[in-house]
Amino acid sequence: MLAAAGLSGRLLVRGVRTLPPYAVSPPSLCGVAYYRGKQTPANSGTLIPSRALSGRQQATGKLVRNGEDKNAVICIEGNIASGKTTCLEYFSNTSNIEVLTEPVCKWRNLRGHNPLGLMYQDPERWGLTLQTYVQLTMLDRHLSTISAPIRMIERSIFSAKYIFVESLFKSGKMPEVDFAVLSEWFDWITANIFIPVDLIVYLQTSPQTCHKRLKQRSREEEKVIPLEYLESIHQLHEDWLIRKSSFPLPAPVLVIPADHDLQEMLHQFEENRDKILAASSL
Ligand SMILES: Nc1ncnc2c1ncn2[C@@H]1O[C@H](COP(=O)(O)OP(=O)(O)O)[C@@H](O)[C@H]1O
Ligand SMILES: O=c1ccn([C@H]2C[C@H](O)[C@@H](COP(=O)(O)O)O2)c(=O)[nH]1
Repeated sequence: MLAAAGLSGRLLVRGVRTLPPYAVSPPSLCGVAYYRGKQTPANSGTLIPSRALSGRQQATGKLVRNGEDKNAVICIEGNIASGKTTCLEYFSNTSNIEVLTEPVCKWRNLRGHNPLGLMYQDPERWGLTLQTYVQLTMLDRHLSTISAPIRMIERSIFSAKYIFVESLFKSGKMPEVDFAVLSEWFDWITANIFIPVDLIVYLQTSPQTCHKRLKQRSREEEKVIPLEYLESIHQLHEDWLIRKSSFPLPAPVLVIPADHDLQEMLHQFEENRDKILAASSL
């Protein structure tokens, strides 16, 4: 199954629909990581069975990337258009940090199909399709080979499940059987593959701020998003990362209020630099 999903050769397991005009986006920035302004290919590494690894999450018996457990992993979480990409861009010039943006361009152009656009047009039909692909591409973000000691990822395989799959299901837009399939996949992945996270940075915004920024960004697929959707995504983030009442946290959470204007946000990122980089010494 994993081979079919595009990870073949990397796991050493010992243990035609008419598309809307915006259907295909340029794949220009897909599959790349940024390391001090340079682009490096983000390849999946080799997975081997773990020995007894210390700290972080329990890894014994899980597949681990060859030589992994050395990188510190920081995930930038937040609502849609909260400023995550802007944050990653800011830190992309820092030596030692390799940033991996969310592979949205892949979600907009999968062999000429646009699973993101399809999902927004008809979530009941295409939610499973999109989220299956999101899960695969986010797993790749966690496992890809990087050269820097710190990996900074936009979102995570965890928020894909705990926020977006959960939202589709809870709102009645995902059939129970689709939710069950995605949940089985997620449970298998997290039970069998070591996915370390050292710090979550939560860019906390009001849904109204995101709505404003979303409209300003004007991504074609997202024009159908109402404020109510951003409110529900906000509540799911708050339950997970602030109230800690919904799903397990893979790492401690650093909250950065992010309703401020751009200049103030850049200042906030700088102010929090040491706390963020401290993840590498955990
Ligand atoms: N602090 C800010 N104030 C105003 N606009 C912002 C701010 N941060 C980001 N933006 C703009 O808002 C939009 C969404 O930001 P982006 O970083 O792409 O968010 P995300 O990656 O979370 O979706 C972009 O058009 C970006 O230029
Ligand atoms: O699991 C996921 C993750 C993201 N999405 C959607 C939400 C947005 O429309 C885009 C990502 O945008 P950001 O601007 O980076 O927040 O993808 C999803 O549906 N499912």
